[in-house]
Amino acid sequence: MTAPAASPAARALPGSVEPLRVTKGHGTQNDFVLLDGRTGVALDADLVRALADRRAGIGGDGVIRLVASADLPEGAAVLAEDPAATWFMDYRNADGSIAEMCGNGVRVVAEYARALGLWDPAAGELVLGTRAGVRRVREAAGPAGETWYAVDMGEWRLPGGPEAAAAGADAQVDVTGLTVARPALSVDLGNPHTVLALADDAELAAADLTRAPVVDPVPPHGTNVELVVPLGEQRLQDGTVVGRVRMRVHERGVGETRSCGTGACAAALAVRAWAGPQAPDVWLVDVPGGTVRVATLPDGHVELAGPAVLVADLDVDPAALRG
Ligand SMILES: N[C@@H](CCC[C@H](N)C(=O)O)C(=O)O
Repeated sequence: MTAPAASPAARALPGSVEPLRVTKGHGTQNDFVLLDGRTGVALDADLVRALADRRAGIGGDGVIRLVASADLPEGAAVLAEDPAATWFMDYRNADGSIAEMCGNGVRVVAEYARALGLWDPAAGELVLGTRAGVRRVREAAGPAGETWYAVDMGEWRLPGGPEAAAAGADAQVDVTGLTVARPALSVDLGNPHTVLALADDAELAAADLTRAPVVDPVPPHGTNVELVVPLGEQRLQDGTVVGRVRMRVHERGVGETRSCGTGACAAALAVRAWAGPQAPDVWLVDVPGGTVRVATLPDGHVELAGPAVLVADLDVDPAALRG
């Protein structure tokens, strides 16, 4: 990984004093506006909301600044955890709020760091700081041999403890469009998730996620809510038996998105907990924007793998954006 250094100057737009160079990318259609922190760009909630605006801005579920860990107060903790974590994913939700982690975002940042010449997968893992701690990314093959990235998402936790694991639930979630509130399981991936199982695709389609699901008890810092339909087990061509889950998600600070990486991990972990000790260790999670792979690792960590795509580099006129 290349060490942080001064950035190249951005090109000027006609009539604009300081153009802002951004990149648009997505992971299974969970989309982000990416900024190169070497330009010295500062993020505030207004700028995040303006960039994420799908009509007056660039549009995205989140805004991510790739910044030197040494330049952020939160960077000290990740550098103490691993001095190789010289780069940090400064992630913000579309509403301007700060979130601890973004699984799809980590993969898209890996592709961005690679495009900027800051990371060469042949030289080893990308060691990335996040507000949930250090995350390690490696290049991995997708189902058709395409380039995917696999992220060690670290330790996960059921905040409700063994009682919740045994009961399969520690909360109730009321979703508009569904007739009754459902039992749900809280799962912590560095950021909070609440997972509820639905009977079938018809129920999944009936859920109206234009309104935030009502979670009881209300988690202290809010939560992301995953609606899942367990699809059973499947034998892949190589003989591996995997579990399969279909999921929709309502993200804290965003609304319904077409994918959520930490949410896919939470969904797979919840379904695995409900299925019992014979459940597979590898899960394919189908989301509206594609499919990601979730695997529990022997060291108690969970791994998320999936694609990452950069679609455009853009020069934004900050005056027009704020206007
Ligand atoms: N889309 C992300 C999660 C982003 C943060 C989330 N909305 C939160 O507030 O916790 C992912 O891919 O994990």
